[in-house]
Amino acid sequence: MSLRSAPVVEHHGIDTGPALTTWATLKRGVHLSPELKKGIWVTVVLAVLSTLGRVLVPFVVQRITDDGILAEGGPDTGAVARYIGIALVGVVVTALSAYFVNVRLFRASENGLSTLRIRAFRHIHDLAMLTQNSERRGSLVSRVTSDVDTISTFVQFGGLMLLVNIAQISLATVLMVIYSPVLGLVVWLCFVPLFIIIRKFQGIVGRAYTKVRERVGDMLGAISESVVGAQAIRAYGVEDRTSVRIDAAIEEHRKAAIGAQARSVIAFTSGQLVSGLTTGVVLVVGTVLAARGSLTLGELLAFLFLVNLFTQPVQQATEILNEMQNAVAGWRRVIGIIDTPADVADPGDEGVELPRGPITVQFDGVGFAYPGGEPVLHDIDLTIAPRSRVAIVGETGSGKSTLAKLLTRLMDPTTGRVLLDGAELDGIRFSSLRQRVVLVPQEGFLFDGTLLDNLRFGRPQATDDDVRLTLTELGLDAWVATLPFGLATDVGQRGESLSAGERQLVALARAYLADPDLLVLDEATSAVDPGTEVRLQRALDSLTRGRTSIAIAHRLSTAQAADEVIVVDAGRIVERGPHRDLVRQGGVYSRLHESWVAQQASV
Ligand SMILES: Nc1ncnc2c1ncn2[C@@H]1O[C@H](COP(=O)(O)OP(=O)(O)OP(=O)(O)O)[C@@H](O)[C@H]1O
Repeated sequence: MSLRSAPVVEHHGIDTGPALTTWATLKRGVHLSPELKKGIWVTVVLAVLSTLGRVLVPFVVQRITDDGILAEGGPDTGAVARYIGIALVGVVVTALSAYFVNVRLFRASENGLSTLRIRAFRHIHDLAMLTQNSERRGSLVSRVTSDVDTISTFVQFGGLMLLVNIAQISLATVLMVIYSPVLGLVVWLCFVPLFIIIRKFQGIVGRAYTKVRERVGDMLGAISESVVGAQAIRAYGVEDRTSVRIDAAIEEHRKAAIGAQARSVIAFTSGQLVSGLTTGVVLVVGTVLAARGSLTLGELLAFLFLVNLFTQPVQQATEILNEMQNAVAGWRRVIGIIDTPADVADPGDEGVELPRGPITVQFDGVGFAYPGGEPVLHDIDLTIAPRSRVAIVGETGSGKSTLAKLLTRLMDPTTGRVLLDGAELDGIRFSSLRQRVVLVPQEGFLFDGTLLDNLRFGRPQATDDDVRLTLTELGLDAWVATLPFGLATDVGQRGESLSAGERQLVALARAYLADPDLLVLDEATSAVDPGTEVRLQRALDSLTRGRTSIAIAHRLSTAQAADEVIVVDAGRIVERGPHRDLVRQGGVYSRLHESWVAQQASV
């Protein structure tokens, strides 16, 4: 088994989103994207200006009717023209303000959400491998992509519109009361039930959208797993089973999305219904008031415009509040990532820098259990002298890879300490640790690019000559010469254009270029052709010379060549010593040795 990260107990790891209230989520969200707040007051002023233009219309209509058309002594065209002029200016100011409001909002939201994406993405990288597994990765991607998108829709249109709408509702209320307190009261009485419904529905809609966001994550998780594992799926002919899983995830998402939409439509439709009814009631009561002479025709007309000015933002607000719940659900998930503590924290500047030179390794009462699982390592006490070549062997599942993960600080031990040159591992600065300790995993990850680019991952500042020298010293120059374009050969995605053995050669050369003082090697189990095997052995020899090296050995030759063999069984060190002594002892190692020999004989 390689240094894998799955399967991890499902409930460990990333938060599904903190249990923050809507308001707290919005506050935290804005705090995480400070660009959303930048210059907001200018935007608010412009937004109010754009609303004022709208409020001007009922006023102008009333004045044109009462002072212009119905003026004492016949229609007053001068007054009409004057008011039309005012309306025109109002319309132009409104349009210009609305334009600037939109541009500013787009800019602020795109800037703010890019910051949020980058922050969340960086944090995903900082999360220990324990928090991730292949399925959860898809869901993580959904958090930095589609969850952030839902926030952007709300931030671009909703957030500010909500403020503007509240301002418009307040302004319309004041004007209505000025024109006719009775009618103003009628309008508010009609709307009270709607406000109660909206408030109640906020929680329901919020929960429904949270479910949608989770389903989107599940769906992307299932899809990404099947894309990454496409080869294995085809090889085992399990396309049907995979499709069933994806179909089920899509179906779950469909149901959740329809459920959420249906609930939000209820709130919106209630708004429309109440608006229509209110206009009707105002018309009836207003006509009675006008007939009694307590309201002019112009005032009634203006009032009807004001009702519209009141109902329209209320309706829009119900829609925006739904959108807000959707955004809050997304925000919670992104905040969930950011708030997930990195299991393995970099001590940063507080940490120590390891001096150069071969490293002494020490395990001091180390125990480890994967989250939610039984302990897999028990009380490991071990000292490895500098410059020694150690091979760790043991049955599959005995805990070898776990030891290597602890040694390279991919995880921290549950109990005990790991020390390098006497310094506790968790007190060593990451930059120093990653420079001094290099892990060569079973399947070295190759990036899409040339062989040269991939080798340079070991030491980014290495020159072409450094890389060539490395290849010569490892005896790999002849192999590179056989490649179609030598060092410029493209390795393909994940190195698919190279064979498994060749990928191992690249991983070794990369480690050599990095020039570590402690090398941790998770030997590949895959068999390679004899030619590559010889190359691998030679390269390994040069790579481990003069440094402390710990290899998780799957090959007899590696164990034979080691200064010392450490045998792990069920999470404990049961034997240690040179290969020859252990074979003679007749314990766990000698049985393992017998099976290796038998295996070799059968090949
Ligand atoms: N990410 C993980 N989550 C939960 N349990 C794990 C995880 N990785 C390993 N384990 C468990 O820890 C134990 C030790 O695993 P480890 O990978 O260290 O064994 P190993 O000796 O390296 O095996 P192999 O030779 O097959 O690579 C096993 O029982 C395994 O099931």
